[in-house]
Amino acid sequence: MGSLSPAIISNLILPAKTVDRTSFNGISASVFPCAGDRPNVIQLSKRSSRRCVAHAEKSAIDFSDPEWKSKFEDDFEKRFNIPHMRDIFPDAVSYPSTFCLRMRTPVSEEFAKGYPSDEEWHGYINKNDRVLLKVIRYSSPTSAGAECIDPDCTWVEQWIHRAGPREKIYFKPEDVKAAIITCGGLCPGLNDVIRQIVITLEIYGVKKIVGIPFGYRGFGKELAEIPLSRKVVQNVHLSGGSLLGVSRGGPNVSEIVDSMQERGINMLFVLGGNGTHAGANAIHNELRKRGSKVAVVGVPKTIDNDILLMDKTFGFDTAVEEAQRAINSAYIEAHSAYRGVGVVKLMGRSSGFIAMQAALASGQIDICLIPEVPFELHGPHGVLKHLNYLLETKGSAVICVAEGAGQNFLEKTNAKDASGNTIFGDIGVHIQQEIKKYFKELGDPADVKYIDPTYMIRACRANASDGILCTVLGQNAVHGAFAGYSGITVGICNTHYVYLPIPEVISYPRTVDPNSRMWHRCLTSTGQPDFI
Ligand SMILES: Nc1ncnc2c1ncn2[C@@H]1O[C@H](COP(=O)(O)OP(=O)(O)O)[C@@H](O)[C@H]1O
Ligand SMILES: O=P(O)(O)OC[C@H]1O[C@](O)(COP(=O)(O)O)[C@@H](O)[C@@H]1O
Ligand SMILES: [Mg+2]
Repeated sequence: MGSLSPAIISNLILPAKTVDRTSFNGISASVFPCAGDRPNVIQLSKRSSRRCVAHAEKSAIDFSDPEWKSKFEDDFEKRFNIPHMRDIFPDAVSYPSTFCLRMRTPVSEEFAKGYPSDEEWHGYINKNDRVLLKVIRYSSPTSAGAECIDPDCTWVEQWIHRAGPREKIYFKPEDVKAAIITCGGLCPGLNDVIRQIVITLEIYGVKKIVGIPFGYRGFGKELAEIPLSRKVVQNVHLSGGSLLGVSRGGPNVSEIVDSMQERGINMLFVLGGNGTHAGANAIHNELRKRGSKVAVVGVPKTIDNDILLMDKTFGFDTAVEEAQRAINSAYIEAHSAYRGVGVVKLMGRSSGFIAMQAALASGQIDICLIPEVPFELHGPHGVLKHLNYLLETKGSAVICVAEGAGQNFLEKTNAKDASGNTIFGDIGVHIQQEIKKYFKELGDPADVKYIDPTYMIRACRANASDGILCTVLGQNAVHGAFAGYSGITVGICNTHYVYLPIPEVISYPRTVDPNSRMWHRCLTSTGQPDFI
């Protein structure tokens, strides 16, 4: 069997042989994209019985082959192999790790007497250690949220690489010039990750550490590097933002790599989301093409939580926590007004994770609207009709809407930001206006208050759980680079820390699966019906 495409493996799903674009189990399908970590899927919509099933590339896996499962597992192993320096430099020399927690004296002193090491210390990860990607064994493809490979939902093992320090390293610390860069929008925890990368590099013995200012733009000629050390970063995590600054857009990959080579950078730590990681992978490939022994390691930063395969990305927990303040204010405003309606818009360009989790956490949301679940505002099943019911029965209501939801109601401008992301219209303002209009026309106006806390949330410092996540991710990024890996990113998967090849986590944005238990829990909590 040839190599399976990323679209099929790891995520997909259900009876390829029995599913077509128009029906599944007799339920007619309306074709719009849906579902968690699943591309090419069909959403089967039936009031109160919403299902998502896959429209996989049906011909790619031959389930009549008795060997399909082992072939699948082998193929998965290959896809999730993490690129190593030895792949292109078979003669690359390794050294005993300078990272050893039994050393009492700082290892950043000169290495004239050789590298300190302690063979008795069992703190290293073996390169063959693996973490299981999927941990639920579904007994039926109809189980809620089931992610199946074949029609019988057979148990298939999908193993990924465990992160952490290796016994052998592929860089001499005194030869390393490490650079850190933060790209895209702000996200709580950036400073925590920067800080931990610097601290861990110093523990290995690296002395040349710099920050590249304002994202990839900093590789342009006019911006100077920022020297970093433990002293510089010691307290940076006490405030939000990024010590280095962020930006969108910037030079092309070839110019970035030219600049890295001019500066002598041989380790690059890239903090950013999908776009940033696409850039990091392109930089990694370009460096390989040029035969450069450089490690490029990503740390996923996305407040929207839209990176594939990970339990969560840093900053997300903090965002959900901070969103509570906005929701609570909206609730109090709505509750204290005569026929009061609170509307809160939360981040999430293509993924409703923040809105969903914030709704769940607050217990104050009556209607949660996310990009993954289509809705109507008007009509017999529309949001406004339900809102009317809520005002009649409860006297007030609170709506939480993700920024990417309901874009079909807004005029498209085709405007893009410097990174090429579509600039969205403001769905919060639109909903506010439509509610006002609707109730005015009904002859019983509603008192609508709209809150958009986006930039207040993004600028926060990380909370405790994100602080821990950032710390571990930062450490693992450094361990990965020293171990000789490149073109990888770090993450948390089923509570364990892992390394993943970049292309696997950015092939499309991770979204909320409308058939997942979590979305069902959210619906249970809000009590909202389908709005179609
Ligand atoms: N496909 C791509 N290839 C190379 N660089 C990219 C790509 N997409 C975005 N970038 C660059 O990555 C940086 C961050 O991208 P952006 O989409 O703004 O944020 P995020 O990384 O959070 O998705 C920008 O400097 C942008 O120019
Ligand atoms: O106003 P900006 O800086 O362009 O950012 C807006 C975007 O930033 C985000 O918070 C996420 O940005 P990133 O993709 O860079 O992480 C989105 O939710 C939002 O659309
Ligand atoms: Mg992006």
